[in-house]
Formats: sequence, structure tokens, C-alpha cells
Amino acid sequence: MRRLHARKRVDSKPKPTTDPPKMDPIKFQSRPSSRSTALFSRNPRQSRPTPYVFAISIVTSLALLGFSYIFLFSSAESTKFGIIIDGGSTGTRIHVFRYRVDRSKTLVFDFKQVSDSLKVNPGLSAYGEQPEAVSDSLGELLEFGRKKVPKEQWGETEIRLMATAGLRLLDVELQDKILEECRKVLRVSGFKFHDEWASVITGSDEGVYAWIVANYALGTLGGNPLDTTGIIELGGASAQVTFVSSEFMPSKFSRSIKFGNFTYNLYSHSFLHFGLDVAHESLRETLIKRDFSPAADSLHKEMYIDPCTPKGYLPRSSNLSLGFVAEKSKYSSELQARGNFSECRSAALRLLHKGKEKCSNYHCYLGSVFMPKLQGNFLATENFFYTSKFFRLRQRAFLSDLMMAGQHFCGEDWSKLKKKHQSLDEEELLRYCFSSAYIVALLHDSLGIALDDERISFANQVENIPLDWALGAFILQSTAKLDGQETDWITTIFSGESPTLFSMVAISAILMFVAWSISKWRKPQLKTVYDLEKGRYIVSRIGRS
Ligand SMILES: Nc1nc2c(ncn2[C@@H]2O[C@H](COP(=O)(O)OP(=O)(O)OP(=O)(O)O)[C@@H](O)[C@H]2O)c(=O)[nH]1
Ligand SMILES: [Ca+2]
Repeated sequence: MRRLHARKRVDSKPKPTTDPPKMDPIKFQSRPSSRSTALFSRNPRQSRPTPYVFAISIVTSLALLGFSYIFLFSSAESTKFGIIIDGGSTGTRIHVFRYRVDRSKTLVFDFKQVSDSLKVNPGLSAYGEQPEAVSDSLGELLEFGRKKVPKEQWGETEIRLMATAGLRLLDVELQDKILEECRKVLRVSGFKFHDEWASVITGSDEGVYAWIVANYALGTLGGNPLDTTGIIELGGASAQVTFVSSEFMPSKFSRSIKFGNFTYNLYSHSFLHFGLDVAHESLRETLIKRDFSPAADSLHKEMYIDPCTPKGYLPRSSNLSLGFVAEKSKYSSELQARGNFSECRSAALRLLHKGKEKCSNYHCYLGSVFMPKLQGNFLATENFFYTSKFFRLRQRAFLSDLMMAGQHFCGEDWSKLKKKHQSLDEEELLRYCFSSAYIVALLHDSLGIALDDERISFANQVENIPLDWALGAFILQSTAKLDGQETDWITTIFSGESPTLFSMVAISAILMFVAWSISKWRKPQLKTVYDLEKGRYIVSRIGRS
């Protein structure tokens, strides 16, 4: 009879004398009872994972699912909204802007919705005598805005009212009264509003915003400053000039805008009273104040020649003119319409050079205001565009083309012009002799742009993006807000600078590893010995009891 061998000291690796059967990978399941040797199945098919492994692998796969769902479907970011109310001199208009923030934290604006703006007349400045009446005009605009923004998003949709030259022309107390009435309405509009978001913006800001939208539309915003395009805007009450200049500029005219990796040193100024409607009104008043020579052959009482109105024009009784100038611009009976382009151009130039003698040691192309030498190309918008469109000029027309068209129009008889342009409102038709002469006096005689220079493009939009300063203001605000904003963890994960899908897989792998090590930890450390006497493997737990 074979003697029982004392239990052999077992080293870590059993040294069987006979070849043990091939061990299959062991799936081990410990049993609670003390005597039982550990049950183990060589046949992995019979082994069942412990509850911990099961639970953790569920958690891990859910995490993976969650990440992939968010990653795959987060591209459908929700559309967000912003509202800007432009308080212009001839009217007030609401703009509802749509945008989303894509995964690379880039703002994606959707400007195709031209229907997202509405204008009401007259402008805010017409409510000087009755500021509280402004609620009617704003009420209509807010009703329009609420229809454009889903109700659940009203509370997060910021609304700003930014007034321009119309209010700038009023004294400050009246401006404040009208703005306070606007705030009362905006506070209860349902949109997100702070009092300081209703204000009169400076002309310089207005110009900068117009420059931003122009270069955003041209794709030059965020690129080399020397590749940007300047903006020159002829509004109703004011004219803005904004462009990148490498010249020294007094701080009053200098604006520095940081966008992407570039800083743009801009000259920006708004010439109040130089808008088309106000300039036209001022010219008529100057004619009557006898600043220019009276009509030599006037048959009746003192009459003054008006070279900026086609001959044969006689004012109708109620003279409804354009915009806020309407209240004041009754065509005076002392004026005798005698259209003459070059005389109108000289009268306009005198208007533009008023105060030039006060120009100190700067360049003063317009009035007594500093302006560096024009640099680069320009987009000429608003009344520049409407005038060039009326005369059917090319976008990059020469000023000489405008001059010829103006000479012909001013010299034409009013009755013929009315017959030729029947679809046009008489008040609008009446302005094109003056506007053609005024633009040549401004761009050529004052700013020095050559008559055959192609630097000027007459436009009011680029690639269906309207060149509206309100758009530029919105682009600047939303970009600044995004840069300053703590992006939430979702955006962090999916934004360009943060982990991409690869890192998510890494995160999930870490989760899986954690899951596995927990399950390992729960799993007893096992020792396997081959018992020669019994001729089988014995698996026993080591370490923790
Ligand atoms: N001919 C023509 N002129 C227009 C048209 N739309 C606007 N304007 C004129 O273009 C100028 C500027 O338009 P807006 O900026 O809307 O006017 P506004 O904001 O009230 O005027 P500002 O306060 O000076 O900017 C004004 O003189 C308007 O009368 C148009 O469709 N045709
Ligand atoms: Ca305007």
C-alpha cells in the first residue's frame, strides 16, 4: 500500500509527476459554505459572472451608450435666438436672430430668415411730445418677435434696444424719457432684458457693428486686417465711416476690435446730420436762409432757386416726406425748383465742408472732423445702395457713372420723371437728384475717391447676409458671450479643444478597467494545486478570509 505522502509543500507552481489534464480557463464561482472546496467549472460555458461583474458591465455599457448617444446626436444642437431692436431715425425695426453653437464651439448663424425682421414707422424720435405712446410701436414689434421664438425659449432669449441717430439728435432728457418708456415695455415682454440693454449707441459703435457684419459676410473677419473691407454707410440722419487704418489716430476716433487671432485697429466715426434725409433738409433750409444767391429772375416775392429738385415740381398741399424729417420738410413755397446737377453738387459740398475752418492739425475731409487717409476697398451701404440701385448702376460702378445719371435726372422735367417712374412714391423720387449730387460731393469732392476708382462697391447685402449694423452687434455680443462663458461639460466634451471621440473611448475603457478591477477585487485570490493522491486540481482561496 502506498504511504500517504505528507501534504507536499506546495510551491506556487505544482510539479505533478504525471502530466495533469490541460486546464481550461477557469471561471470561478465561490460558494458561501466553509467546507466546500471551491467549486469551479473547467467548462467556461457553465460558469456564471458574479452579480458585481454583471452590474458593473451593465453600468459600463450604459456609460458607453450614453456617450455615443450624446456624441452622435449632440450635433443636432438646438437653435437659440437673440433679438435686437434698431431704433433708427426713420423707423424702428426688430431683428430676430437665430444661431446655434456647434461641437467645435463655433457660433453658426442662420441669416437666411429675411422674414425675421419687421419695421414700424415713424422712428422713436417722433415720440418726443408723447413718449408713453412708444409702447404701441414697440408692442407691435414684440408681438412679431414672440411669434418667431418658441415660447419655452423666451426666458433665455436676450432682447436689446439700440437707438441711433434719430435719438442722438434729441436732447438727453428727452432721450432718457423715451428710453424709460421703452424699458417699461421690454421688462414685461417675456424675453430676457436688463435696463442697460436699452440705450442710444454711439455712432462709432454703429460704424464698428456695420464693419463687423460686412467682414463677417465677406469671410475676412478673423483674418489679416489688411484684407478687410471698410464700410461707409449713408443713413437717414447720420453717415458712418469705419475702416482699418495703419495711421496714428486720436483715441476719440480709434477702436480696437479683437477677433480670433487678430486685433483690428479701426477708424470709426459717425457724422451726425450727414445722413441723406437730414442733409437734404439742411440744404433746403440753407437755400431759404439766403445763404446762396436768390433767384435772379424771380417774378414774385423773394424766391430762391433749388438746384436739387427737378424743374416743374410743385409741392402738393400735404407734403408727406420721408421719415422723421417728414414733420419738418414742408417744401417751402419760397423755393423755385430748377434742377441742375453741378449746382446741386456745389451746394451739397458747401454743406459737407461747413465748419472745415475749425479743423485743427488733422486731416478733415468732412466738416471739422479728423479722418485718416482712406485705406483699402469699401462697401457703400444704405442710401448709397438705394441711389445706385435706382440709377441701375453696377455694384462696382464708377462715380462718373453716377455723375452722368444724376446730371440727366436733375435736368429732366418733373412731369416726365413722374411718368417714367410711376411705381415710385413721389417723395422717394424727389430725393434722387439731391442724393446723386450729394454722393459725388461726399465720396469724390470730399473723401477724394477718383471718378473711375473701383474701390467702392454699392451693396446692402453680401451672399444674402444683410449688411445691417444690428447683425454686426449681435455677432459681436454672441461671440463675446461664448468666449466668456463656462461651457457645460457636454460642450466641453464635444468642443474642439476638449477630448474627441477617441478620449471618450478612453474614458469608457477606464470605466471598464475600473469595473474589471472591482470585480477582480471582489473575486477571491485563488491558488490552484494539483493533488497527486486525488489526481485532481484543488482550488483554494488565499489572502482574505
Ligand atoms: N430709396 C430707398 N430708401 C430707403 C429704403 N429703405 C430705407 N431707406 C432709406 O435709407 C436710409 C437708412 O435706412 P435706415 O437705416 O433704415 O434708416 P434709419 O435707421 O431710420 O436712419 P438712421 O437712424 O440714420 O440710420 C434712410 O434714409 C431711409 O429713408 C428703400 O427701400 N428705398
Ligand atoms: Ca439705420
